[in-house]
Amino acid sequence: MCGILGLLLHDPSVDAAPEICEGLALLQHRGQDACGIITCGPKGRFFQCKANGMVRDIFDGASLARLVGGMGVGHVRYPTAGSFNNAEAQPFYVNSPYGIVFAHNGNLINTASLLQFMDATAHRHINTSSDSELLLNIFADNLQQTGKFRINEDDIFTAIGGLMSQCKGAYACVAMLAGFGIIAFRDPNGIRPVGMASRKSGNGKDYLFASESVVADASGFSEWEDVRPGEAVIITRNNVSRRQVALAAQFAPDIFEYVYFARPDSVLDGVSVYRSRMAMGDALADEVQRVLTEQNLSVDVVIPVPDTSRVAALNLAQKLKLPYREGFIKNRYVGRTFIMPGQQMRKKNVRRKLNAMALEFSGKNVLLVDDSIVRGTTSREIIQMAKDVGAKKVIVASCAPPIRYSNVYGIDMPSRAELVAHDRDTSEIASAIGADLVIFQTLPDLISSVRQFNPLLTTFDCSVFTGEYVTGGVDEGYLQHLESLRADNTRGKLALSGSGQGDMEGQGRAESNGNGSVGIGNEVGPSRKDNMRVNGTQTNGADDTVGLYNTFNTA
Ligand SMILES: O=P(O)(O)OC[C@H]1O[C@H](OP(=O)(O)OP(=O)(O)O)[C@H](O)[C@@H]1O
Ligand SMILES: NC(=O)CC[C@H](N)C(=O)O
Ligand SMILES: [Mg+2]
Repeated sequence: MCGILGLLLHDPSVDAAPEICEGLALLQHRGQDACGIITCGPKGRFFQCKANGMVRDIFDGASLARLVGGMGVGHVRYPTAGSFNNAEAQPFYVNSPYGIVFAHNGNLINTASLLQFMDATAHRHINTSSDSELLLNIFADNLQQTGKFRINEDDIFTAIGGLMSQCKGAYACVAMLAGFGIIAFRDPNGIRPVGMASRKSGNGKDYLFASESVVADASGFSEWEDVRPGEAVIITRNNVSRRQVALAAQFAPDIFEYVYFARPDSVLDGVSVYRSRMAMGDALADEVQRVLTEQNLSVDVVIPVPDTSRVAALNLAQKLKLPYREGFIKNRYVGRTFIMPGQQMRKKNVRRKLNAMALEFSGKNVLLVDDSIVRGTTSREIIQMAKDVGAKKVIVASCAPPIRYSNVYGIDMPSRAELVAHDRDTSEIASAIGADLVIFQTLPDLISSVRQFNPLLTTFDCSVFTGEYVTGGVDEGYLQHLESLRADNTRGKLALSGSGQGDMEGQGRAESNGNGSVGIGNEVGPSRKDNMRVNGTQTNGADDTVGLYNTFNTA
């Protein structure tokens, strides 16, 4: 679940990078592994800074000062394809045609056939295991098909329409064409979010694309509007054009954005995330009441699992007229644990992040409220912590139903075996996490918690709860293949440096031979390397595609 951002300033002499950096910091909750910015300056030159790390680690005054130009694209990454290799940090760049920069949130599900197409038909070299680099090249290939020296908006819409008919899966994207403008588009099912906003500037306007509206609020942009499913928006210094470029499909935004991913102060597809979480708490209260009565149990106190569940837990406590206590204190310097790579790291960080106050637990029947129970990493640890400080009974309530199926659209839950609810009923889940009782929200209640704020949203992607995939094309064979590639202990997923082997779809491409010759399987093709002037921090050989401060000469 990455964060994407595009900014075009009316005054091209003002640099966009500092504001893009501020915006990326506001999207940090969507990806903590890597981040990057590419700007476009005079003569259509691109300037880039990207690497593994959080926004605050990668950008400072000096690095931002090198990012020249009044428009740019930014990205925060949470890997869901390929590896954690530096070389897969985004945005991506490709020089032909026209010079394109690209940032993607989501996941493609037909990468195997797209790679085949790249090799056999388009003759384009994909240098990493990232599906986003592949998507960029599909875009580039479609632009190439225009065969034009200079393109216009019509050509770009046609190219994105072509991409949408070729690519399956989830993709919200922001792109930039050298010296031309910024572009956003969203897959035909609108699974991942992206919206746009504007701000008056001199005698014109500045324009923003972002994954979430919180970026617009914080930067003084207004008139937030979601990019519609299957729509593309092109913004140049003179014009804003929007067009539906895909055939109509079922609009199905991912409901997990409301449960966990998005910031509560964002509004996605017309629904306040905050209000939807309040409604989740209200609905869950009824279910909790029902189960407690059925089991003849009582609760002394409601305790949220910081951070995300707080909003829902407070509503639940109010509705049940129970005391609400912040029994777990969160270390503000530890990030989100669910989106950290690797089970060991996640587990260690739950303990680092949360501390139980004996005062609030000792001798009580506590109801812990979390937004979701996925691998059960958080629940296992905090239940133990609650018991260690003297809780009598620990009951856990989850705002989301049991998560039993893989996510294939940009959340890193590819392996069913890692999910604590997979193949377990509610009482088995309770014993797996050490709880006295677990209570789940029902799916209809979750859906109505979101939908009541925008009845036009008739469907959501609920595949992690139901195993039904709105794009089609996800069968048992595909899921098993994905599991073999991306389970927690696989080679590709764990590659932290080096060549980023561990193919995206395990076929269609040779591994890196490291000899620097042109052709299949090179980590850095000479053409790309020759076009790059590296100013500042140099990277090692394997990661040459991602120097911290690279300047691409496109003129
Ligand atoms: O069952 P699990 O695999 O542990 O995943 C679910 C937990 O992870 C998330 O918290 P996280 O710490 O990532 O973020 P938060 O601080 O926003 O709640 C989520 O809010 C749950 O607490
Ligand atoms: N979470 C995401 O949106 C990830 C985007 C892309 N699939 C990657 O792994 O980089
Ligand atoms: Mg949490």
